[in-house]
Amino acid sequence: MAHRRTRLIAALDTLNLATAQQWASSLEGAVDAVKLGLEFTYSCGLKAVSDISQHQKLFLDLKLHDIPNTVASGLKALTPIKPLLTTIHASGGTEMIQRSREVLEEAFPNDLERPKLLAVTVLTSMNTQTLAEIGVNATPLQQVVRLGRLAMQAGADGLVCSAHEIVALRDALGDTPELVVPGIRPAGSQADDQKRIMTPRQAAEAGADWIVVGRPITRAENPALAAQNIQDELNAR
Ligand SMILES: O=C(O)c1cc(=O)[nH]c(=O)n1[C@@H]1O[C@H](COP(=O)(O)O)[C@@H](O)[C@H]1O
Repeated sequence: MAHRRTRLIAALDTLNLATAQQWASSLEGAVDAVKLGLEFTYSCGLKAVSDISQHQKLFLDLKLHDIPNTVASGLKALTPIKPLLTTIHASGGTEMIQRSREVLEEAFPNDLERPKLLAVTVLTSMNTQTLAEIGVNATPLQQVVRLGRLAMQAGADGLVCSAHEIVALRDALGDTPELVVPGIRPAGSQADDQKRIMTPRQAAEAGADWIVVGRPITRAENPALAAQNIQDELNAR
């Protein structure tokens, strides 16, 4: 496995504007990007998202999943925020992903400025049982590789997956997909609602481009120190 630098994204999951601003400023320099998702965006609005992105690289994680026209239009509305990374659900299918890519290409003629389109494969809170509940009779590994292949063929730049699937995705799809990996838990921290977890170091060794860490950082007494400890773990390998 080629040695790649694995970068750290802190998920700033809160409904509270002041809390997110405080985390964002205290984490400047300690993380490579911040992620704002459904709870912050619905609660505080896109202007607040945009303000935080003035100071930090932004992963705007809204996991769009709807008919192709609605997802493409929704993404178009988000383009003024110019995130570095943004998410749709791979299970929306080929046309939804193709239309998403097209809309981003139209909005960003300079490809270097175009937000990278990430397709979420199987949520890290799911396992074989919860996939069966929704009628998917496959293991998470099988389903991630299946959706990952579909999404990359349709025009995604990368995939969101758990660390357990990185090696299989690299075998199937090579180095091209940008692999963004949540479900990360430093040794000794609680899993919460995550089911497919690994430590920062294990995810880095498997070949993650980015790891996404929320509560192990934001719940810490000193979030910047928690982030720095994770960076040290990533750099120590
Ligand atoms: O797209 C994501 O970022 C994502 C996908 C996934 O499969 N699992 C997952 O946990 N996430 C996000 O990653 C973050 C993980 O947070 P913690 O479990 O607190 O580390 C949350 O903001 C989730 O929304």
